[in-house]
Amino acid sequence: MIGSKSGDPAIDVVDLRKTYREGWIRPKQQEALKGISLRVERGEIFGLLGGNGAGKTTFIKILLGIIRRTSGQATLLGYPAGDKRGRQLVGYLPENLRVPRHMTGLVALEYYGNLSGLTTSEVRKRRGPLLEKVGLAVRAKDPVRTYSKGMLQRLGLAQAMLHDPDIYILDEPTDGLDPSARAQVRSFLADLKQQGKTVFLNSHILQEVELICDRVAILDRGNLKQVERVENITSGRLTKNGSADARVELIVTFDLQGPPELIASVLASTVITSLQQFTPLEQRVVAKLGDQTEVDAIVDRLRSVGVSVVGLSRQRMSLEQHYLEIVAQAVTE
Ligand SMILES: Nc1ncnc2c1ncn2[C@@H]1O[C@H](COP(=O)(O)OP(=O)(O)OP(=O)(O)O)[C@@H](O)[C@H]1O
Repeated sequence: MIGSKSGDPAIDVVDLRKTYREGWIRPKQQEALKGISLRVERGEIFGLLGGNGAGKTTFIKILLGIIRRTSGQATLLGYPAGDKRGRQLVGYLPENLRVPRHMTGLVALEYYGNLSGLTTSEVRKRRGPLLEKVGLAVRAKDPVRTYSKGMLQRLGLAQAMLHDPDIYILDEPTDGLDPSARAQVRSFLADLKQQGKTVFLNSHILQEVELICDRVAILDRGNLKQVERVENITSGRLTKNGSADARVELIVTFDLQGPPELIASVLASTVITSLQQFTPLEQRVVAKLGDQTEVDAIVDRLRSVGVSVVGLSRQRMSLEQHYLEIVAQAVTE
């Protein structure tokens, strides 16, 4: 029988498809997920990235049983997606939490806590420290209608944490938060990871994802384009298509001293995977290279014609740069 065992992955999805149908007479079909397979291990902080309409919210809603999949399999902590037992182990922050506006922050937490199966007295014991943690304690007695967007988001995070779930599913967790609150959220998430919890989040703020997540998946118009460790992306140790014999991409900046025409002629005659820019005034070349042999070849050629290599540095690739490249590739495919 399917059930949650500690060895089960946090999320396991195989060939997941979702087609929305709109209208009765001539139904219009929208394929939101086109066969996604993805596994998230327990204890990971995992980011799902993708542009507007990529299918991120659809994916989350299927996992939580809010909507039905068209085909494929999806389990959450070993339970089929939507199963009540799995759902109780999830802390969910929806994209737009709709809190009844007349409630105060304190009452709203009772309401959400009761929905998660906690008694009112359990909620009352837990909510004080949580409201402190999210920085909402001073406004806890005010009605929610007087809250700013960031305060609502803080309340949303508190309700997701209330029942001490095993997995957190967070749709844009730092949306609407000011820079110090964002830093606080990053530190909560790091604490959760320390406690062995799993965090699965959606975000458009890639600088933040880069700081928070262990691995990311890139979705593009319903297709899964890549699943990779953030560290591999940012250190440039990325292997294309994940295959073992794939070339490693390095982005290298050369600071040179010599006549610009000479430098230009060397660059023109050297095999470079992709020359990103040559700034004659600064005598700086930024190139994307296949491996160290290509770096050595360029240095040798430059040195042989009397150009000095005064600086050589390997650039980190930002997650944002990488994401934009993957999405741009997908458009041309
Ligand atoms: N209820 C619905 N009926 C019909 N189509 C829908 C419905 N919900 C979503 N879609 C479509 O499915 C696709 C995926 O939408 P989804 O909301 O999952 O994207 P998303 O990645 O979360 O986008 P965003 O970043 O803009 O929130 C889009 O083309 C969207 O128009």
